[in-house]
Amino acid sequence: MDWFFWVVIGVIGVALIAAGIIVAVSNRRHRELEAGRQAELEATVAGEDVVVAPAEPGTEPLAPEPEAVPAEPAVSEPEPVAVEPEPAATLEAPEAPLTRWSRLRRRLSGSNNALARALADLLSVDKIDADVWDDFETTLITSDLGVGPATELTEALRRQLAVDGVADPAKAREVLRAELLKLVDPSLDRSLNLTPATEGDPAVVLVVGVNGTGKTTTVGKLARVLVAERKTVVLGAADTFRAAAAEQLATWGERVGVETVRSDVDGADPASVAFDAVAKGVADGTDVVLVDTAGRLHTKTGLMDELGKVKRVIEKKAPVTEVLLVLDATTGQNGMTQARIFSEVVDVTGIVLTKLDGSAKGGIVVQVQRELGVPVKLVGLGEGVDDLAPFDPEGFVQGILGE
Ligand SMILES: Nc1nc2c(ncn2[C@@H]2O[C@H](COP(=O)(O)OP(=O)(O)OP(=O)(O)O)[C@@H](O)[C@H]2O)c(=O)[nH]1
Repeated sequence: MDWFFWVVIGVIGVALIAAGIIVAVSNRRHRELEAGRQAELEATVAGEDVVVAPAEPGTEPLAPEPEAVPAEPAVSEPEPVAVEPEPAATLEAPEAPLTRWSRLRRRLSGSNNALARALADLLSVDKIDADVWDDFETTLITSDLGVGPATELTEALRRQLAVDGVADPAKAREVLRAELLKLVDPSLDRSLNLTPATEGDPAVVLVVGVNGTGKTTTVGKLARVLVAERKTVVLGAADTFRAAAAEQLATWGERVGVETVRSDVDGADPASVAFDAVAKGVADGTDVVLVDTAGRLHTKTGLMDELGKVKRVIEKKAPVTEVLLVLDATTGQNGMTQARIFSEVVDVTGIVLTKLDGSAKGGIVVQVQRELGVPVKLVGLGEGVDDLAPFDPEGFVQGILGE
């Protein structure tokens, strides 16, 4: 039995050795895994986790470790779409007219303006002789002031400086400012006529001008001015020539909560749309109806027929109280030609000068008023929704002199 005892002891010994080896290997593997986890944790705390850090657009994460992706934030945060308010449901509150001009005045071309440059050139020479005065006058003419006003202004300045014997730049600037102001004429009534002939009727403003001058934009901006003054407004999209114009106008209206009367038919009769708009204004007891027109300059008779008919048909419902001619200040003498034609076709009562922000030729204000005998009432000084302001002569003169 001795041999049996030793076999049993041997088997138990081998089993114990094998178990010891297994435990040792398993402990080692466990320590390695622990060390790996610790390193990963430290890297994450130090902000080195490449999966968590925002990836450069268009580049793949360097080590996309699936288990290191943090918990889905989307689960606890609301969907962006769900919390966004409906834009169409929010009406805009337009800027009050009084604050517009002070904000927009600096957009006048200032020191780039031909008038400011002419004065600077004049004052930079040691001796002002006849040639210098000629140059001065020429620069004024190129600023779209018109020949008559340019000559008057040169003569006035020449006389004044001679009388005072002045070469003082500040004094010369003072004289130029005063003379320019006289030409711009602060005594003109620049308010819009929004008083209806019959009480209870709406005031009707007809907006005319060549395509692209900024008519539709002006009607939209003007609606905002009136809404800011707490007036009720209806828009008439009588520019039926360009299909997108009615859409553009309706968008302006929607933003300030104003209705637009338009036709669904392309090329519909503009007079009929204008009539419907004014009829709606009368029925609703609206304060002001603004009518946008097409004003194609195909032929003078064609234009006369079209605008004449629009006005006649409107007046079956309520008299037109204001006819605003929109002119693009950057078109210079072309704009003057358009102005002459329109004033022969329709009885213009006020001028809207658009794009003055992009023109170094503010002199057109003087020329157009003088030729048409009609005041500039509003100016456009940018493409922004509130970039239309009542015209202020003093501010305008200071602005174009770069003050
Ligand atoms: N910089 C500047 N751009 C303006 C101003 N007024 C209008 N515009 C721009 O001039 C362009 C033409 O404006 P519209 O209002 O479409 O011109 P429109 O006369 O109605 O043209 P039609 O609809 O084709 O008859 C648009 O891009 C306007 O944003 C302004 O005062 N300054």
